[in-house]
Amino acid sequence: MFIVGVTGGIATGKSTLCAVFRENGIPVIDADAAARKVVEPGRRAWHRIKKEFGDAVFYDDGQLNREALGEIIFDSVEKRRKLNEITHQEIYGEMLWAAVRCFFQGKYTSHQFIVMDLPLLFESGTMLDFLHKIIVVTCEEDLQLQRLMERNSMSEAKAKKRISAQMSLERKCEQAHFVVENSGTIQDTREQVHTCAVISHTKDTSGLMNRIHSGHHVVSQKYRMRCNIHPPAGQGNRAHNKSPSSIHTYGQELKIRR
Ligand SMILES: CC(C)(COP(=O)(O)OP(=O)(O)OC[C@H]1O[C@@H](n2cnc3c(N)ncnc32)[C@H](O)[C@@H]1O)[C@@H](O)C(=O)NCCC(=O)NCCS
Ligand SMILES: Nc1ncnc2c1ncn2[C@@H]1O[C@H](COP(=O)(O)OP(=O)(O)OP(=O)(O)O)[C@@H](O)[C@H]1O
Repeated sequence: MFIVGVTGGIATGKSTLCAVFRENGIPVIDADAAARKVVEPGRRAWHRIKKEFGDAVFYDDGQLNREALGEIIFDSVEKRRKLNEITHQEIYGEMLWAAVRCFFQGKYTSHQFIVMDLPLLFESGTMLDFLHKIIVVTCEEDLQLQRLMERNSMSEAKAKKRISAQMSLERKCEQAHFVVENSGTIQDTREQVHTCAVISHTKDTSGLMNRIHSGHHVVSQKYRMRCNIHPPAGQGNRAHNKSPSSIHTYGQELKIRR
């Protein structure tokens, strides 16, 4: 079994993409869900948040007031760093246990891999060593802002703050094995997932392994024109140790330095 990481910017479409994997029977382990679990009343992170941020970020029944905590941490790099320090190890621990459970329950057997939805994969770096391949979901920046504002009923100023709390989409794309461009319809996005063979070869294990090892990529033409794709040299982890390869994009070939 191996793990494929899905990352991207806030509201670029990670959950939308992961829903496609789920529909195809591929287990998805979600960092945002794990993050909710580790702050349940009485958990270690819950106690530490109480100590660090006080009662103002909790409701009377002890549940975390996510909105109040969000206001604080997206306004201050230092507070955000503190919250990350409290929660991240717990979140990733929870996710790795979920992967172990998948393994022992044989849930991966027809696909050979599971997916992890990791919004802060590159910012945190913690999970890079566990990933076999990385998919970055991106979209046009104005669409990202608009989708975030609509989904969260959020003002433009707040949405911009959240976006700027993360690494730029461009830098994330530079470090991906696959880039899925989600500026079009959800159907366009689905097609890219199937093209990148992560799903279509799931039943044919050898095919999947070959495709994944040979590094076929999906990058939309629109995206390529906007962004210069040049993954960094090996960074000492499995996900980044890639051999020279090329990308086939809508009939064209794009050479990639690795
Ligand atoms: C601050 C909190 C309470 C706000 O909750 P809220 O319900 O408004 O947002 P939600 O949890 O659904 O997160 C939505 C998105 O915000 C972004 N985000 C969340 N936390 C952070 C962070 N610390 N830094 C940058 N972006 C973040 C991610 O893209 C995430 O997918 C919550 O995001 C949280 O507990 N964050 C710390 C844990 C964390 O880093 N989670 C991200 C996955 S590891
Ligand atoms: N191709 C698309 N067309 C139209 N709307 C979309 C598309 N993809 C995603 N959306 C919408 O944009 C919003 C953000 O998408 P989604 O929740 O999948 O992003 P995310 O990256 O998982 O967000 P987060 O970082 O907050 O977890 C949602 O309301 C979703 O329904």
